[in-house]
Amino acid sequence: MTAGPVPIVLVTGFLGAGKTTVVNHILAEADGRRIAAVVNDFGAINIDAELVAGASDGVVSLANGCICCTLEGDLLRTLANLLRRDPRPEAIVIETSGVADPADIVRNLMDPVIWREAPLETVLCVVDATAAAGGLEDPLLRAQLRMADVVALSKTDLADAAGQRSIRMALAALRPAAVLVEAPEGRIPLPVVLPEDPARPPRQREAGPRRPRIDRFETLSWTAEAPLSLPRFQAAIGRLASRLARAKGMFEAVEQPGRSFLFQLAGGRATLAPMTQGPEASATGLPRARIVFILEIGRLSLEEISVELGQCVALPAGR
Ligand SMILES: Nc1nc2c(ncn2[C@@H]2O[C@H](COP(=O)(O)OP(=O)(O)OP(=O)(O)O)[C@@H](O)[C@H]2O)c(=O)[nH]1
Repeated sequence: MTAGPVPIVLVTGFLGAGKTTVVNHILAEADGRRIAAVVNDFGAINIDAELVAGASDGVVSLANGCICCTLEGDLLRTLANLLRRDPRPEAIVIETSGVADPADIVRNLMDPVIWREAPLETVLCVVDATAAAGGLEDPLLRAQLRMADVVALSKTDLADAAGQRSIRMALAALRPAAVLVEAPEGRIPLPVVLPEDPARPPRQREAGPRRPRIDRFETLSWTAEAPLSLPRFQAAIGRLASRLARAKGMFEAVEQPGRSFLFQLAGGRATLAPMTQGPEASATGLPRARIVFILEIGRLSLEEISVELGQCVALPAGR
């Protein structure tokens, strides 16, 4: 059994900022270290857990709620279970959902028993470099930045130089105490988030008083037991996109049998890519199409989404 503390890295950031991409990079760079990942998706279907690959010590999925509130007990139980493993993980990475206020999670992690065994080493906030500097006014993103020791600027490959300069200046003014690093495609330097010397005492931190929760976002999940038409799906998403904060999912396509596609809508950009890994849904018992939508409460109903996406489902032959 590994003696000594197991450092925790808490990854926060706005919806679609690039948290899963960063977590995957940390796991890929683990270089033989046993790193466990805990992945929280706000929706009923945990798409992120399917997308986190390569956690040598396993991925624990916490779905259908937020570990900053409804699932806070589940997080503490999960950590206790991970710490009972033999051998223990050498580090734990926790990916929060994009709607989480990390202050509440930090407060829970400061529980004396957890803190002694698994001190919170780094709060990493991922910020989309293509977001306008004005987007940093968002109160949820502000709350996430307020807790950050490290700010990772994602999507720098997509941002122009002037935009990057202004967002860097705005971040430095908002959170001067944080280390600011670039992380294109999640490529964050590992020593910035995980110490070389695990015996180093953890930083002192303050979670501050508990703030009232404001329910601002909701999540709607849509599934189908049949493949979808690619062009119809693209057209349907085009009609829904302006009312969505985030969407992601996997589906099989009528046009390319036997192949699954990964759909992502983040920061107003939609992408659709063939999946290179993982078994077909039919082999795992998962629905053949599973999409999660996150939106400001009341912007769309599940009925509206179902009508749009229902038109994309391939009808059985002969109908
Ligand atoms: N071009 C580019 N795309 C990126 C980068 N980082 C993330 N993405 C893309 O942005 C989208 C969202 O990335 P994720 O890593 O899933 O974001 P997230 O913060 O985990 O999303 P939620 O958990 O849903 O809030 C995906 O399509 C990623 O491939 C980057 O540095 N460059």
